[in-house]
Amino acid sequence: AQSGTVAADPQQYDQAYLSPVTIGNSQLMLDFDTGSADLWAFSNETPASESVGHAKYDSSTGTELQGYSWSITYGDQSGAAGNVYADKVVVGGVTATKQAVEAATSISTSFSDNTDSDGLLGLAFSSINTVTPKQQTTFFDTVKPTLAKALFTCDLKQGNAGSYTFGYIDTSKYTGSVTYVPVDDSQGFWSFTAGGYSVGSDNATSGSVGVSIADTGTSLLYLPAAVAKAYYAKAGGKFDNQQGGYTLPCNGNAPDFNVAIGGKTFVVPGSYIAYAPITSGSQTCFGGIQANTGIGFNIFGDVFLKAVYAIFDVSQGAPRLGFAAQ
Ligand SMILES: O=C([C@@H]1CCCNC1)N1CCCCC1
Repeated sequence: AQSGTVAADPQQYDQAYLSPVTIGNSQLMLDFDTGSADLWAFSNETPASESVGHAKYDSSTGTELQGYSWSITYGDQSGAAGNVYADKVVVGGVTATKQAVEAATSISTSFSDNTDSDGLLGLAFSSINTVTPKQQTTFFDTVKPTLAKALFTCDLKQGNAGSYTFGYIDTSKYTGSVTYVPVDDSQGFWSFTAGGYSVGSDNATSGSVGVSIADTGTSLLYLPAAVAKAYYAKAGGKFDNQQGGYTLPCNGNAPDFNVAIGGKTFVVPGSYIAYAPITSGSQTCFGGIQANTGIGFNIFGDVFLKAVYAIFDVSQGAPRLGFAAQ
C-alpha cells in the first residue's frame, strides 16, 4: 500500500501554497486545491505568450484522450481550458500510473501572471471534475484504492513550509485529539457545518457560523456578513469600498477568532487576520476574515487551515473532516 508526504511552500503572504509534482518527465509546482477537482497544468500546448516563467507539462509522455476537453472557471472568474492526457503523476512518492492530466491551451491572466504556480491539483470530489465527454477522477480518487488509508491531510503554516500527506496521519503534526465532523459531498466540496464563534478572549461563543467548505485553494476565511462585522467591530477595522473588503490596523493587536467545530473550539490567531499591508509599508492591513456575500456558504481557506491540522478522510465510507490544533 502507498503513502507519502509532500511539502506545501507558501507564496508571499501565504496567498497560496505550492507543492512539487512530477507528471511524466516534467516537474511542476502545483497549487493543491480542495475546492476544485481538476488537475491542470501549463503545457507545451499553452501559447508561449501565456506561459512565460512557468514550468510546463510536456504532453509527449502522455496518451492523449482523443476528443476529450476541459474548461474551468473559478469563483474569482479566473480560469483555464484545454486537452486531456493520461500520464504518470507522482506526489511525495505516491504514484498514479494513469492520471488524467489536463494540458492548458488557454489560461486567464491571473494564472499567467502568477509565475510561482504551474497549475492546480484538485482535491475536491471528482463529481465536479470538468472533463468531457467522460468525467475524470482527481489524483486522490485515482490512488485511493492503493493507499494504506483512504485519506489525505493538510498541515499549512503561516510563512513557513507545511505539508500534505496521502494515505496516513502524521500524529506528530498536531496536539490533543482529532475532532471529526460529517461531510456533505453533494455539491462536490468538503462541506461541513461550523458552530458558534467568539472574538478575542470573549469566550462566550455566540451565533452559528453554518455551512462551510474547507478550501486549501482559497487564501482567506469567508464568513457570514454579521460575523465579519462583529469581528471588525472588536478589531477596530472597517469596510473599505476602495479595497473591496474589511481592513484593520497592522499593529499586532488584532483579536483571535474562535470557532466551534464538532463541539471543539479552534483558534485563528489575530496575527493571521492582519493578513497583509494594503500597500507595501502601510500600517493598514487587508483583513484575513471577509464576508461570504454572494457565495452562499462559508469558505474556510488558508487563514483558518494554517491554524489546524486537517484530515480529509473517506476511510469510513461516508466522507468526514478531522480537525486538530497544531
Ligand atoms: O472557485 C472556487 C475556489 C477558488 C479558489 C480555489 N478553490 C476553488 N470555488 C470554491 C468556492 C465556491 C465556488 C467555487
